[in-house]
Amino acid sequence: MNLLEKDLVSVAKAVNSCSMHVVLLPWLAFGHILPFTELAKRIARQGHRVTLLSTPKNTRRLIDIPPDLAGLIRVVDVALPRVEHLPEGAEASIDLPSDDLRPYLRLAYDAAFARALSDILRAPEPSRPDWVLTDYAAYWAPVAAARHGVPCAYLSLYAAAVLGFFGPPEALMGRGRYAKTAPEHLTEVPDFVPFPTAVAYRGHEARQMFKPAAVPDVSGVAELYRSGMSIHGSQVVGIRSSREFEPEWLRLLAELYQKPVIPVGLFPPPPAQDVAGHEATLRWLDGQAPDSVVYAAFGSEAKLTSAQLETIALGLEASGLPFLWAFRAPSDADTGGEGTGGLPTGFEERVNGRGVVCRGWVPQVSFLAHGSVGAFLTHAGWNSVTEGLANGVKLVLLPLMFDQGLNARHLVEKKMGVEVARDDDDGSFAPKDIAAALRRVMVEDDGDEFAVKAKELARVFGNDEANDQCLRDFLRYLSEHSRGP
Ligand SMILES: O=c1ccn([C@@H]2O[C@H](COP(=O)(O)OP(=O)(O)O[C@H]3O[C@H](CO)[C@@H](O)[C@H](O)[C@H]3O)[C@@H](O)[C@H]2O)c(=O)[nH]1
Repeated sequence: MNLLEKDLVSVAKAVNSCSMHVVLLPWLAFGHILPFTELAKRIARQGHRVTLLSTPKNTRRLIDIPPDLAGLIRVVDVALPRVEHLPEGAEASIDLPSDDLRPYLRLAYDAAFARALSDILRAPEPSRPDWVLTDYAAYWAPVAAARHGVPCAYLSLYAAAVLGFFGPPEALMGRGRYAKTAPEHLTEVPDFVPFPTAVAYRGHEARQMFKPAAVPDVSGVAELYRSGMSIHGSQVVGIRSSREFEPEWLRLLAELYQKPVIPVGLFPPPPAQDVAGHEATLRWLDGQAPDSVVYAAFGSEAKLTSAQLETIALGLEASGLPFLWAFRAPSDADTGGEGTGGLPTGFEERVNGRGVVCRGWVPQVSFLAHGSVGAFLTHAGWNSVTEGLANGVKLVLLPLMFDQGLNARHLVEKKMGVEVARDDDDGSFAPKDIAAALRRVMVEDDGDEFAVKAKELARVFGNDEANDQCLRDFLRYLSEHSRGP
């Protein structure tokens, strides 16, 4: 018995024998590891054992298991192999200087994590898992699990509307009449959607998604194909969503997939316990009027250019509103581009007192939960949206990549946010567009329409009991369909 197996056995003995053992397999991106970790804690609080796989560096910087759950959650650190062209020390997409390098990270992930999962699946009773819960990237997980008689569930960190738009799993794998093989397939609502909706990509977003890759996909398996394979091979699909938010899309997904589709709740994380280094910012927020501040942040994956960041800076300035900006350096800063560092000359002096620019990682949820923050200028990454909704702030949407355009259309359709106006051809936006969208929700909010809606949404999406009930329903399904003894 190796060390890992011994550990798993001791964890297993420590807990109730009726509980399940669930293996969680997040992709190597902050926006995936963070929600999977939150889910691990919530599953453990329901009395189940969890094995969460990540890499040593990601565990150190992101995964914080409270002592009361340490006996139920086992974090397994999987070292990535050396892969040519993968920068030294890169263990998540945030570490890659360019998106073109993602295939190298996928290649390393596939090699190391498929082997680690096999080791875990081979563990003797009582450590053998009852379920594998996989993210989109581990397309090999359902087959590996089935080989050991263990069922696999797909956990979608995307909303049901996003998956629904892409159609059945075969379409994600590039097969059948709904396969999206050209930009124009992304700009129209597909005819299998039986209700009116505006959920579709814009032309500039679709063209960006079909931009030829600068390097071939050395991992051999594209991102959409991975999702399709993972969904196809899974017995059940859990969605980070709720029935209140998108019942119509959840129903459609169950039809498209011909398998159970269960919302697992939005599971918004609580504010950080440790805000060391951010005390001054929190004090500044304490001094602002309730609901008056715009919090601006664009997640961990999108790499904005210095020109885009300058436009955002000028937009925040032109809005005349107090703001707090989680600023990440521009993608062209160290590549010999015309980069200015992303901030216009004299910007910080001009907005001094009214605006705060935070560099580096910030405790986003603690900021969103602060009573002074009234709006969130966001790229519409699904974590950020759920955190904003749960904390009752108004959403101003500036989508940049992936699911974000669809999220933005969906939220606007449900009157849960306002999208920044863009040039339809190239997707560019001007400072006045940012300022106008911010002022629309913060200053020109007739009858407090957006404010009232935001608080109402917080009662639904921030309701821990409702979120946990969704998770319990999902876990009950897993428990009733667990592998036999
Ligand atoms: O300084 C920071 C920056 C981010 N975060 C957190 O990091 C997460 C970021 O997630 P998200 O807002 O979803 O953005 P991305 O990291 O860009 O997320 C990726 O993953 C999401 C879930 O699959 C997708 O919806 C996005 O489109 C994709 O870019 C959130 O929990 C934030 O609270 C911090 O705590 N501090």
